Amino acid sequence: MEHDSRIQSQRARRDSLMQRNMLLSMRLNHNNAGHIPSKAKATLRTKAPMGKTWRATNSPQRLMSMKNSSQGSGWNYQRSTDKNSHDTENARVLSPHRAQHPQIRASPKRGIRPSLSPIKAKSMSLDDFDIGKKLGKGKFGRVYCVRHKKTGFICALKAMEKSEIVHYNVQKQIRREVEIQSSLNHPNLTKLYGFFHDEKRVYLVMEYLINGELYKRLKSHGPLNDILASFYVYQMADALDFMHQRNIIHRDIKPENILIGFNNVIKLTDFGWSVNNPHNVKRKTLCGTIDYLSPELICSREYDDKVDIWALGVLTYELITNSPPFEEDSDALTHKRIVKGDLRFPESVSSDARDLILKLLKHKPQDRILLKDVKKHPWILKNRPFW
Ligand SMILES: Nc1ncnc2c1ncn2[C@@H]1O[C@H](COP(=O)(O)OP(=O)(O)OP(=O)(O)O)[C@@H](O)[C@H]1O
Repeated sequence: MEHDSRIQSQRARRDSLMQRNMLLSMRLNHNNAGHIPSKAKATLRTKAPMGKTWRATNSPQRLMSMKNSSQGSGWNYQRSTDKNSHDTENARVLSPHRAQHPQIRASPKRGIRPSLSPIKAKSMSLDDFDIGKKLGKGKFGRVYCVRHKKTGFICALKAMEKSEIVHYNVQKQIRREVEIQSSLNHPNLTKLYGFFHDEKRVYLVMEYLINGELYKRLKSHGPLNDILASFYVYQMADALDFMHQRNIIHRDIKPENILIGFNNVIKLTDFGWSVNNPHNVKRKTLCGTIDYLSPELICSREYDDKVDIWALGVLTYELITNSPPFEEDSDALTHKRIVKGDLRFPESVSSDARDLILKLLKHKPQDRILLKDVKKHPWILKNRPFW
């Protein structure tokens, strides 16, 4: 219990910047701090939000037009025609069977191409699932392990309260999460099979990852040895390479957003801050998590997909030492160390791991190692036979 609450308070420090800004902007705009969840309040008390305030432009009605977002785009969803389904107004969900039929559905050249052709697209409602144990709680709802009654397929169901989504003005993020996550098919990216909604909630039907969050594993078991860490880094490099080739930047890599499945297969999740950048324009939105921010993000310079490569460097360091490299008591000190490139290694870090981290954490984005070269780095190649 005590262990869990310690993890929770450590996590709060690492909330994504836009989550913090979102909460602050809500407080300023609505003068309504009473509605801020206690965990978020703690974050606001201890941490001054930085950078631009995130402003949501979506109206509450827009949330429900999320269901129309794919219309005319070639997305192969079906509208629910089940008149007996009382709790589902509208459902368009990809069949979980798609998991067994991997298809690459995004164009490397032109970003997301939402010409999805699921093997079996079908309407769904909550009635289609047996609800199992609660897997966790997020900002806007809960995640359950569920079983699709008809097929026996086990998946994770994220149930988000519509009132919370509207209250926090995060329609845009949820919509982006749905669009990007369902368009990507890679063994190290958590699959989103589809979504539906009823009067009160929006439900995301996702691939179930049996061993939960990498962050919790690190906090309960301590740092990873080089064999396991290199396996994880390889998988993340491959997933990011896949996303970047499709012009998608994740922008919030951290152990909290990585889930562990069978045989130490890990999957990146939480695409709420991802962006599809088909014309490779430089981005300016400040987002990410304090410890994982690159110098160009901190200095509010334009940036590109190299911010994910920096974050992979921070992740590699955290996996083998159990702390991010620039962690300090205050955000200002952390920022200072990031910008100065003040990187220190404990004795325990092997020279090969050190070499890779130094190549990932290059100050200038263009000097950072390419993801394809990460996969061939000596640290990876030496450990690979033991995976
Ligand atoms: N696909 C999944 N398979 C297994 N467990 C999951 C899955 N998705 C989420 N979980 C568990 O549920 C918890 C809550 O997930 P959720 O994504 O709602 O919260 P979160 O990570 O705080 O994200 P957000 O910041 O978007 O609310 C996670 O910490 C994880 O343990």
